[in-house]
Amino acid sequence: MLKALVTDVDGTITDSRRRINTAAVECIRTLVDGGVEVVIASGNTVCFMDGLCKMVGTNGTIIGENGGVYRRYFDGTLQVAGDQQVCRDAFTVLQDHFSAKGTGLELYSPDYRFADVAFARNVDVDEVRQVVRNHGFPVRVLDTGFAVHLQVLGVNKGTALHELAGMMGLSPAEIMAVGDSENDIEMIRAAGVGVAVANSTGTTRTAADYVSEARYGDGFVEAVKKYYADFFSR
Ligand SMILES: O=C(O)COP(=O)(O)O
Ligand SMILES: [Mg+2]
Repeated sequence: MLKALVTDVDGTITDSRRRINTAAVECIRTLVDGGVEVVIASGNTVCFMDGLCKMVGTNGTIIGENGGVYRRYFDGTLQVAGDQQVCRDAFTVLQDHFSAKGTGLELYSPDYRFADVAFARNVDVDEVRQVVRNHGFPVRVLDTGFAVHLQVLGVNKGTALHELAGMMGLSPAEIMAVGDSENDIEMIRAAGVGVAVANSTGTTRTAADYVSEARYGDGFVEAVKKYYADFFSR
């Protein structure tokens, strides 16, 4: 029996251009109105996610910054995992590396992040990984398809899901997780039912129990409908 749903945002309840899928919003509201807690889990910032939760209609339980922050309810205490300074140090080295080649790196919402560093995908991510590795930073480079993120090793949406499940009084086995990208792999593995939408990258698909036939938000709706009875068989 499933008691909660954790969903990624970009690429999972949106289209490829980040426009929200309205059927996915309706689907989330149906779950919420039926008493299922829906957790929004993203690489995005807390303030972005607060607005999203308000307008979609969830209770504000979130995983943000790829697991770097998490919180139960809107008024819960924000938990910050990881070490943003290490990510910032790695970013400084990357900035020097790419500016020597004439390419600037564009930070995404640096003033609103507590745990990770995010920047635009205008550079080769494999090269980013190599530079980080060569300097020995304990940092993971994540390509979400929408941004590149630097996150300290051992912190991810899966670790945050374990923590939140404890706060919710649930076992991860009672949770369904849906995602599309490499930043979702750990939470898809941690959940009782892990779903990858059809547009997911290869490693994310491999981690999933179910891969939807439809892409993006339509795939999210398809997957929730497939497991609908498991949510409401209480
Ligand atoms: O912030 C990103 O880069 C992508 O966010 P997501 O985790 O909601 O897909
Ligand atoms: Mg995504």
